[in-house]
Amino acid sequence: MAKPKKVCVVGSGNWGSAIAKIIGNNALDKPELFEREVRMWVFEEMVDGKKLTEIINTKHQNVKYLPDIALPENVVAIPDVKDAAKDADILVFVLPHQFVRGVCNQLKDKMKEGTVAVTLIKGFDVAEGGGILLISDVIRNLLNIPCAILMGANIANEVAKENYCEATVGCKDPELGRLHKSMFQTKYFRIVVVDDEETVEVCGALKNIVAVGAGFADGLGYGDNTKAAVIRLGLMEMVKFCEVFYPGSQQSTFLESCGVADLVTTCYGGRNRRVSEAYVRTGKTIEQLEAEMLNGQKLQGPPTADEVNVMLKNKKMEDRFPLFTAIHRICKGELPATKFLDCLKNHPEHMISHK
Ligand SMILES: NC(=O)c1ccc[n+]([C@@H]2O[C@H](COP(=O)([O-])OP(=O)(O)OC[C@H]3O[C@@H](n4cnc5c(N)ncnc54)[C@H](O)[C@@H]3O)[C@@H](O)[C@H]2O)c1
Ligand SMILES: O=P(O)(O)OC[C@H](O)CO
Repeated sequence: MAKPKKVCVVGSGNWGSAIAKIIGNNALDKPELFEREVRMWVFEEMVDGKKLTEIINTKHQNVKYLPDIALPENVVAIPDVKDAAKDADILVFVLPHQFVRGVCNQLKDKMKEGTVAVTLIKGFDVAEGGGILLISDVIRNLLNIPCAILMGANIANEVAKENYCEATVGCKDPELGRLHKSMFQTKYFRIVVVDDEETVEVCGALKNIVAVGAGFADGLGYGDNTKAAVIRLGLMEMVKFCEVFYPGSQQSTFLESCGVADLVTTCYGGRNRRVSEAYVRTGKTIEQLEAEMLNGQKLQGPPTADEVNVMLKNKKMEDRFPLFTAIHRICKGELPATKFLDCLKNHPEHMISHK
């Protein structure tokens, strides 16, 4: 029988802490599969004069990023990522996408034979030459280990309260897919494993751009019908993006939690939506609002819109993705938010007479 796996959660923000709670409890419930101690790498900072790692290890709560939620005592916060990941069998990457390359560089050549990863990170990396890379590819390339993906309609605070929801694991290897399912699944967090890894990940990244558009529609004072149009046109562009850049992508994946469900929850309940609404209403910059409204949490939508736009511009394909392009230009202040509706009205989807 295989030895129980040592798990390290790389990240401890809002979602990182919520997923550490799930994995910690599963490690307690399944000692035959997982080692009791689950390490969680914490980007160290001072909170009320104390180190966040010390607060987490004594209070068993991440008071800054997931307050009022008890973490199991076997989740141990560690400030050095190399110490946290040492000897790990499974690395669960869950940090804002802008930091993943720096963190992986610290772990390069340090992983033992047989280590595997799962990424919960929504976003892209910019490739040399102006394309985009999947975050799972950054992890695979830098650490030379396999990497599966978990995405879904998972607002962290709701998952942490144990409200029922679903998630999708993208994993081509069936045996690893089963292992990941047993690490993540609980009575209230239900997992479906599919082999369409790329679509699962691309959906998770792109829905954050659409959520920014939903926030603009709210900020402009339009109602739910307009938001539904943003969601529909956003979904059409997500599907087209996969067809063009990730051929082989399966339509059925869009019907999993990582697709339509995540799009809906983010466009109603997410941080990207909330800050983007405030951007239209206040005229402050996104960076200013992120700092004022999120207490250290990070937005993924505006930087993802930027990363996607670099590629679309390079390939002269901005006009094929007008919603993504307009959202990016509004974030950058290149287009007034009031022009957002023109983008919806003139969307190429409406120019086709019959399908
Ligand atoms: N929060 C959610 O509801 C949710 C749900 C599903 C997926 N996600 C995705 O999970 C990923 C992580 O999100 P989150 O909510 O856990 O993070 P978060 O938005 O709470 O981000 C804050 C985290 O970033 C860390 N950080 C700050 N500066 C850093 C640096 N220079 N280097 C490394 N880390 C630094 C902070 O210490 C903190 O742990 C994102 O890609 C997000 O899209 C989030
Ligand atoms: O709060 P957001 O906008 O980063 O979205 C959170 C999650 O991705 C929802 O699944």
